[in-house]
Amino acid sequence: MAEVTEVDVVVVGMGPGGEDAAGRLAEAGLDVIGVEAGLVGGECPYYGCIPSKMMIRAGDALAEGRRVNGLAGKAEIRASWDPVAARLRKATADWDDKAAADRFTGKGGRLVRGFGRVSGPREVTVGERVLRARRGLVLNPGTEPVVPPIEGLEDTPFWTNREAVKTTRAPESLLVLGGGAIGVELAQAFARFGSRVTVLEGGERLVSREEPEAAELITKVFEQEGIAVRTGQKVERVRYADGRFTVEAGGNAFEAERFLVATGRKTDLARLGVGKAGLDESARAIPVDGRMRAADGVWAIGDVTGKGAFTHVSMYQAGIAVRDILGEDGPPADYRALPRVTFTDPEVGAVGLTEAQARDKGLDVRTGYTPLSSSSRGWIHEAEGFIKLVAAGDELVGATTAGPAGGEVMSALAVAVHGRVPVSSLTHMIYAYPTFHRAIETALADLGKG
Ligand SMILES: Cc1cc2nc3c(=O)[nH]c(=O)nc-3n(C[C@H](O)[C@H](O)[C@H](O)COP(=O)(O)OP(=O)(O)OC[C@H]3O[C@@H](n4cnc5c(N)ncnc54)[C@H](O)[C@@H]3O)c2cc1C
Ligand SMILES: NC(=O)c1ccc[n+]([C@@H]2O[C@H](COP(=O)([O-])OP(=O)(O)OC[C@H]3O[C@@H](n4cnc5c(N)ncnc54)[C@H](O)[C@@H]3O)[C@@H](O)[C@H]2O)c1
Repeated sequence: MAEVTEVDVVVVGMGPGGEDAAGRLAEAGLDVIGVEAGLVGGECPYYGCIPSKMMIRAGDALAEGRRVNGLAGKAEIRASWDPVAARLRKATADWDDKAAADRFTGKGGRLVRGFGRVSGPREVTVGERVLRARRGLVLNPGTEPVVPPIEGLEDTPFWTNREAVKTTRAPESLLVLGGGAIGVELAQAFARFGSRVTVLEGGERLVSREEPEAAELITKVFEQEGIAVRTGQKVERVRYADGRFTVEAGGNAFEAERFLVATGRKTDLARLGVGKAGLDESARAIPVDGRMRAADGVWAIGDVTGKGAFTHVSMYQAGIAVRDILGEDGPPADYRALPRVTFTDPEVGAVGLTEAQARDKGLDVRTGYTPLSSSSRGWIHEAEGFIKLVAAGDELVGATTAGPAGGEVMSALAVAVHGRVPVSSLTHMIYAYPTFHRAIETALADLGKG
């Protein structure tokens, strides 16, 4: 006989959003079970944001050190991956989630380890255990790396982000398949530690979700740093022999010690069993309304909702779902000012719509653009980058800020998009001199010409 446990809420998947929602609901006095098949905290702290940004921080320190030459004297930099690997091991507690699990149970929640399958409208089964939720289920299963069906690939020891962040040394050479956020961030981080890196992108450009100017900039900087970028690549075959990968694409053969596959993410809704809750198991995402409701007594949050695979989206949605479950008021989800940052150097911050997305929506679009080099701070820093604004009427609907601390510069424009600050008002603001964000004023002047 299966063991049946009744609670208020069952949270399936304890990624950033799930962990946050489960903890907050437990703190509010609800009887909550969190179900986790892997590590409490999900991809972000163990295999995603945090480890990758620690690698990038270390690589950036090397690059900044090398900039001493020509700016401030002579620096000889000897890169070593050892401190990076040690810091990563420490940050992840050697990929152990005890602290996160204790944090959750300390809030009054109960943790059930194992893979949860939805087995009824408000029911989840984990192994032999049936969990019934009076108020409902919160689904936060996240995503897994996509592994494209390329001949030979499955039989090789290729990396996804999960193996890449666990490496104890930077490989001598690295092929990166996919020039999206993961591909470009990790490509540059490893290259700065001396790996000879080639990025193979299937599409026409890198970071295709962002403005084409961002792709041009990253490609140019990568080539300056010795990272080869090959776009329009269709990989036909992968082989691994004598410690080396050979990747065949369009008549060329690329060779390297390591092969990182970073070609997007997927979620398996059939395995999760969402059909039992009345949801489409063949879909790529779980559609949700503004309160994160997917069906009666079912909320979904995080990557699985398809609203942006970012930790801040997962956490934002968790807050909304928690409010709805607790019967509290609050505004519905609004992704108009969705911010994102690609942590390359130069860093690419972006908010809202790209120019192409705004045009696709039929908006009457104007754009403003300025290279960072024409600003005083950009010139002082010899910085690569730009600011691009996308406006419709007297409202900014999107912006991209590429350059040193591009993600931080973006925050000013995120406030403008979120708060619908009129362009005419932004134009008459005082921008501190000489800052990177002062280039916003120049981009606004360019917008005014359009
Ligand atoms: C290399 C990399 C770098 C990234 N960098 C950034 C960044 O800088 N900034 C940013 O905002 N985002 C970044 N992301 C994205 C970010 O990691 C995700 O958006 C974030 O983790 C939110 O995902 P989630 O809440 O949907 O769940 P996830 O983090 O994917 O967690 C889902 C959890 O659910 C568990 N699970 C799944 N199914 C079940 C089941 N049926 N039963 C029990 N448990 C289950 C999984 O084991 C997992 O622990 C990065 C991702 C990667 C891979
Ligand atoms: N800084 C950040 O916030 C950050 C960093 C990393 C990841 N993430 C999140 O994680 C998600 C997943 O990242 P990702 O980089 O894996 O996915 P992605 O969808 O951003 O990029 C995947 C890239 O791989 C290419 N591709 C797909 N199949 C291919 C093939 N067979 N051959 C060659 N190229 C192929 C695509 O054209 C695309 O450019 C991102 O979309 C983002 O939401 C965020």
